[in-house]
Amino acid sequence: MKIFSTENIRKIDRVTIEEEGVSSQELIRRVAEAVTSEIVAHWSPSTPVVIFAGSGNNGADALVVGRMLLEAGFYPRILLFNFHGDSLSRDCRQAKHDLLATGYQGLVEIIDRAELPTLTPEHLVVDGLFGSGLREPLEGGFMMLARVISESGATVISIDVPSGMFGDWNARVIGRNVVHANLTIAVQFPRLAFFLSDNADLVGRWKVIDIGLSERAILNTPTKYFYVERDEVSAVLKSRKPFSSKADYGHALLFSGCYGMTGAAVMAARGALRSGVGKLTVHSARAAFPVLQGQVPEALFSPDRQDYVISDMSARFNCSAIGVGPGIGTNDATRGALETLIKSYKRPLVIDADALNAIAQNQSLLDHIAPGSILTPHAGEFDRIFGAQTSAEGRLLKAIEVSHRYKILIVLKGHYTATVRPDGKVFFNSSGTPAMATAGSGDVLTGIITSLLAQGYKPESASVAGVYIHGLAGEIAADTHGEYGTTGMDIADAVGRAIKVIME
Ligand SMILES: NC(=O)C1=CN([C@@H]2O[C@H](COP(=O)(O)OP(=O)(O)OC[C@H]3O[C@@H](n4cnc5c(N)ncnc54)[C@H](OP(=O)(O)O)[C@@H]3O)[C@@H](O)[C@H]2O)[C@H](O)CC1
Ligand SMILES: [K+]
Repeated sequence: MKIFSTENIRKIDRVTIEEEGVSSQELIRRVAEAVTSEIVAHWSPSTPVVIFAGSGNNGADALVVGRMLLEAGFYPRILLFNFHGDSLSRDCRQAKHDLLATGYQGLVEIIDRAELPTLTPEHLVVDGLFGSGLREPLEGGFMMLARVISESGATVISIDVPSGMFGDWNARVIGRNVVHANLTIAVQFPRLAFFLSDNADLVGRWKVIDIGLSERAILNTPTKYFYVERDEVSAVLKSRKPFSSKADYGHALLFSGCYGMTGAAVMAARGALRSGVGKLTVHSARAAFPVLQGQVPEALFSPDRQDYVISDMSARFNCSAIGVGPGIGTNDATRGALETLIKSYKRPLVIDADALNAIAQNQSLLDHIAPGSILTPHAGEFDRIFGAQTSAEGRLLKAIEVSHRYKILIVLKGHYTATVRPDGKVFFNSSGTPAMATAGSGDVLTGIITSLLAQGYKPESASVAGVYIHGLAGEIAADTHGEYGTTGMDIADAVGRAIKVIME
């Protein structure tokens, strides 16, 4: 699914109204209907509801919600901000007119001074103050109102975006001055801001409502941001050919594990095998031999000269992709071997965990990484390489910059893992569960991406599809083992089932 900028949403909105003959009032009605259904489905008419309506079309949405709630037997209190008595947009004016035409007596129109109702945790607030028309961060009375709403303990449903938050970038916004929603109901598209952890407390849970904006305009409007769902991944994954052998599905090589961290190699190997690679070799410290051969008998074992660490990454066989990092440790000999690998290997590598930490200690290696390589850092690993970031927004912008500069893909792991490509495109992942916040989970991802790369998938699709598969495997594992009980190995073992579900 495309994630559009606020500016492009306005354009798509305009095309829909001008070319498809749908009126803006009809679009507002569709928004209001979806918001009202949500309320009617979860709250009873006796709930004390307070609706805050601004002077633009976000306010128009809110006023129509008010009218529809009245029809459903609720009796909401509605506050409309209409400074000087003449600031309403055309559609907001119409919505006010239609509301008053029902005989409703509860409208409080705020023309100069605001008398705000007392809000309690029992209240349900509908926040229709500001949507995509927000010009500046909130100040003065609106800033105070946002704080009052957020601090009241009331349940808040925000229409389109939480008021005071921009849909795109929010570096200038202070979270405390934004309405904190429990649920944000976005019009037609999710917003970039929803995917950045900085805004998690503002957006709350979110849903998208389809109001039928022009499909042609959606298709023809370019964007750099995407939300990856199952359909997009199933379109990428190829079915296996009937007359094929393991030779058709690549040979992956993992440099992984050392004494004390052999499990990382096991999980990466399991992830690779469960995602369809034809052949897998794991090069690891000699001491890893019994564990790897016992736990992953399908993989070939390539022993290092050293017993406890990897000291040599020159073994290449005829491998079609290499993944490096899980459980390799930070030993000097291993770091030296990694430097040689990075400087000599001309095809895309998958680089994770301690391999990322080694790059953090020798940043000149970034100039040598083969174009198309995939780095899979979590926020801490990313910051160690590219500098400390104070916000998720800053980190994403930095990732976009360095991905372009070094021609590498960055899989920034988090709640919505973001895959950033050198062309500036960013893919936010939709699958996953907090159950995956467990040791070994990242090793499995490295295995999956390396496996897909070895099978001939381009780095762009291996990374995005790999992240989705990994998240879905986590969900499947958590179905059985629960949020607390899911282990890295459970995730690895669910990878095959995840791919099956995607391809069905
Ligand atoms: N996406 C769609 O296709 C549809 C969206 N809908 C809804 O419409 C809003 C956007 O409506 P719009 O009228 O463009 O803008 P807003 O309602 O968000 O706000 C505009 C008013 O707010 C004033 N404003 C802006 N910033 C500030 C500020 N920092 N402090 C005080 N006041 C501010 C602004 O004042 P101006 O001086 O700039 O005029 C306006 O009065 C969208 O979010 C959806 O909810 C439709 O319902 C259907 C189609
Ligand atoms: K809003």
